[in-house]
Amino acid sequence: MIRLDNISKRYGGYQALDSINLDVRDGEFLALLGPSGSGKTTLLRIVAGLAFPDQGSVLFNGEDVTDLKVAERKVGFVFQHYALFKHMTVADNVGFGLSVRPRRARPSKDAIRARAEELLDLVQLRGLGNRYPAQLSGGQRQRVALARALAVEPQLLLLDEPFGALDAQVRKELRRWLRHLHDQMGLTSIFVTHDQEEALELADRVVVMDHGVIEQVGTPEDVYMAPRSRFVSTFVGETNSLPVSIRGGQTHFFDRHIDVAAERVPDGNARLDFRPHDVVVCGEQPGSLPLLVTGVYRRGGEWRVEGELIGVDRTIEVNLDANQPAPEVGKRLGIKVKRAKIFQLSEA
Ligand SMILES: Nc1ncnc2c1ncn2[C@@H]1O[C@H](COP(=O)(O)OP(=O)(O)OP(=O)(O)O)[C@@H](O)[C@H]1O
Repeated sequence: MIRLDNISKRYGGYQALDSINLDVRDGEFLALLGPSGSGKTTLLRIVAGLAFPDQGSVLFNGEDVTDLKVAERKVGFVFQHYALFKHMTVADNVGFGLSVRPRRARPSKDAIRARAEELLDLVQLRGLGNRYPAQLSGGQRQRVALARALAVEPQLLLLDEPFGALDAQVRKELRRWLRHLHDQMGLTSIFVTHDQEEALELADRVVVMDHGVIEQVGTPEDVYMAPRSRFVSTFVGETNSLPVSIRGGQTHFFDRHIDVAAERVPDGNARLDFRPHDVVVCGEQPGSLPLLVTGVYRRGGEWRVEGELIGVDRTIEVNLDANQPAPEVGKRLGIKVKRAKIFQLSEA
């Protein structure tokens, strides 16, 4: 449905986006995920028609819309700071996009009011049309903003951290509800977030960005389980990262051999990345990492264990089954890495 073809954008000397290529499928819920300043908002604004690329084109259903302005693109958007109009009632806010249409395309006042009521129903705010934004909670306001975005029947819904300012519980509820709404209405949506949990939970596909480039595009499962770069591995999900050297398909951490196969990795320095839950505890046997426990916390059904790798100045965090007794602080454990990614740094 949407094709971004070789999009670049500079601000002064700063390359905010660098040759971005991306296809968004009809009906897809896509997350743009990356740290602050990675270019997510800039890319979303270019899709919306609120900003224009220096190079490259934006296609909607095969049609070049690169130079079309926002009003000509049939997109709805919800931004964290795109506040509601304070002096307008909730219903007038929702109907705003329809009421500013040119006279010929503008529905009657009654029809706009009826549409606003329908949308308020949809976002579960029935009966609140006569209130003013100040009389609503933060979560309710964001739902009004969403209803306002949907009023113009957009082909495409763009959301920039729409729930960023809300507390964790409300945020979680609203995002699930948003996903449901997206499916129910058959929308295509692009969602900007720097919260990886949000991206992994909501999206059909996640676009991981850093420094104006796309690092990886894939399903949540892909980017979590098969990160293509060290950046993705450390940014998406929690990761322990240790400096290792590879010799003849064997992995060495300082002078210790550890039991992680590296058959296809050339000799040289590398990083060994593994998730806190991808370990098992064993005795301090050859091939394991010797760990001195420095902290233990409960996290749902698991113990989060922090520890120092003995003999080297490195700490790691691992998850252990909380059905087992918690390891004591000061105890030594052997840690076997069950699953890891090795990223080559330099050849020997
Ligand atoms: N109008 C502008 N003028 C100058 N620089 C800008 C402008 N808009 C964005 N930038 C710069 O471009 C880079 C990308 O910004 P962008 O807002 O797209 O990042 P982001 O990934 O959305 O970050 P955040 O999560 O903090 O919103 C940043 O370094 C930012 O300072």
